[in-house]
Amino acid sequence: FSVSRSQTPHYRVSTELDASRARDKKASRSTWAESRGYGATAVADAESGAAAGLLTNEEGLEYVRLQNDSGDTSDVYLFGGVVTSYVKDGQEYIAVRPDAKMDGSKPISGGLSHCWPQFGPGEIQQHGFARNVNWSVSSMSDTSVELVMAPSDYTKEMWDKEFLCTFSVSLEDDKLTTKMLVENKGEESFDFQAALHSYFTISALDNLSIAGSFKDKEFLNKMVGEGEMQTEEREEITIGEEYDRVYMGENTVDCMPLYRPNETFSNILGTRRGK
Ligand SMILES: O=P(O)(O)OC[C@H]1O[C@@H](O)[C@H](O)[C@@H](O)[C@@H]1O
Repeated sequence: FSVSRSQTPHYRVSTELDASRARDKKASRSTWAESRGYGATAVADAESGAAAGLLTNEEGLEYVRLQNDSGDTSDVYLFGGVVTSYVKDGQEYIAVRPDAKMDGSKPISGGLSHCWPQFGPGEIQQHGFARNVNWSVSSMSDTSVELVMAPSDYTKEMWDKEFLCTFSVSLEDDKLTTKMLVENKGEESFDFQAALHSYFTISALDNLSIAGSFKDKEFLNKMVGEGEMQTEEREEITIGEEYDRVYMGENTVDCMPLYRPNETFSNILGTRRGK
């Protein structure tokens, strides 16, 4: 790991924390930074008010907050390597389910979470394992972070391949860019699927339509029985009832019900089965 002076990570302790908790957190952050070669000075004093850098949520999970000169921000959790927030001009674009566990006890449900090395259903668990493990920070600045995930005993038990995944998130002036690089570090070729299971905020379902080459495409409708293959007749998808579908073909889209922050779960998800 390396970090240049201009890439110095900072952190901010929330004002609700009392002084002793703040001291404990700073000590733990220093240990984390030093163990990764950032050096003790990499951890900004809590008083500095620095917004970007490595932070810890109230439940102990680490995340990197990016911030640009306009004040736009994005949060990227190391657990699962998941982007949980992108705020531009004060507007949040990414949603996290209200019932998501943010303490590492289960994968974060929401954000731009990884489905890797498979979407599923398939040979290994649904959505793969990338969202179940801690990614490592390989480099970071105020506006970008690069995370890596390498095989472990846990991943090898499910999928015994030599790989290195690099996920980069970059907060630009007008957009947030993510890139996933998968390297084969072994001798044998392997197949994989990669997707970001993306949850976006919307103003209302009535305002939403999903454009793409959907007409005549086959899709798995998970709301019918155990799942039924059907054919789409529309050019554009609108959602007037609960949807849980996987479209096949070039324009593969997994349509999840979406909700607004602050609206109750049941308002939008209705009678979502099993949830
Ligand atoms: O694991 P998460 O983020 O809660 O997502 C679960 C959803 O993932 C989708 O891919 C499935 O089609 C849904 O059936 C399922 O509910």
